[in-house]
Amino acid sequence: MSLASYLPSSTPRTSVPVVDIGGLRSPDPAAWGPVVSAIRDACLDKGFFYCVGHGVDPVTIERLFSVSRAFFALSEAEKRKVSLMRSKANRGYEALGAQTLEPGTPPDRKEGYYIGLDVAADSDLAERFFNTGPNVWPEAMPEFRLAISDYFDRLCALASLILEGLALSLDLERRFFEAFEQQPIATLRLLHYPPQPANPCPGEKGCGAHTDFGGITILLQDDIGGLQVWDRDAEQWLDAAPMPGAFVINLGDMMSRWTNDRYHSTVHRVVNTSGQERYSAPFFFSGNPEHLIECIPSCLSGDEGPKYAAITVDAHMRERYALASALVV
Ligand SMILES: O=C(O)CCC(=O)C(=O)O
Ligand SMILES: [Fe+2]
Repeated sequence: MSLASYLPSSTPRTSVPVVDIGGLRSPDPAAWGPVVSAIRDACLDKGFFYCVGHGVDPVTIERLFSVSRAFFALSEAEKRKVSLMRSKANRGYEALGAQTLEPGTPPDRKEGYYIGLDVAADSDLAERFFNTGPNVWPEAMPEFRLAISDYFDRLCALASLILEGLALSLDLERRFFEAFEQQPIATLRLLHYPPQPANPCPGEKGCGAHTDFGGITILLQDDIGGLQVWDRDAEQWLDAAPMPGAFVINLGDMMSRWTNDRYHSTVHRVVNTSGQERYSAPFFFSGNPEHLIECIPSCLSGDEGPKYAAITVDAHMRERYALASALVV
């Protein structure tokens, strides 16, 4: 069946839907159906959904927040010892205001820490591919490395399960994304948003409006709030309020490219006006750098042609990063 025959709901959603993905773990394919159609509905609409039934236990999540808070509480001098600027693979600490995700606005009011798949610096892969190389770790915090590595592995497994749901939602074989998942470019980014000052610069945000570049994003947010998703039908921002125990899943540009824009990579941003510190951790899964992103035939109807040329993951990621940095003013 062509995906074109699945129409987006005629009543656009005014909130981010909740999808319980637990059924995908059942050996009985009958249990997959409701999950798959809920994923499809969400992806045809904004490409955003809350994910519950994900199987990542609360202790693992709390440990992640705990080491993240402890890291950002270190002195600026200590944090700069693991600066991103020293890494060829985009790993380590990014200082407050170092990124501007929305062109023409003041720098984002957040600081971050980037972790990826650990690849030896002298390996051929690190030489050839984007964002590929060794992680860096704060020396004074051995528990940081343990907690983060454990969380990273669990999220790779969760990404794989969600990709299976996505494949089924596109009328593809469940393991369609298997080759894409191998040796992935995957980035876990710890984020800390200090409260916005009483008189912020005009347009200042925690994180400027943007779409994500990669395949899928699995976002963990604390209970402070501030994430907003653009509703292109109503032309207004929707709050994606924190939901205890749920991840927020969203599709990146690679997925809209892969599906000829049937599935959406939607603009979102963070505005932290709570007066409190906010912590979050987006995990960006972008897949194997050599994998080819090529229009999925079931996403074409009639004589429709692909809108985008086939491109490797590596080339797509380089292109999106270059575009984003060229736009930064
Ligand atoms: O912190 C958040 O809730 C979202 C961050 C985000 O959208 C990003 O880093 O791409
Ligand atoms: Fe994002």
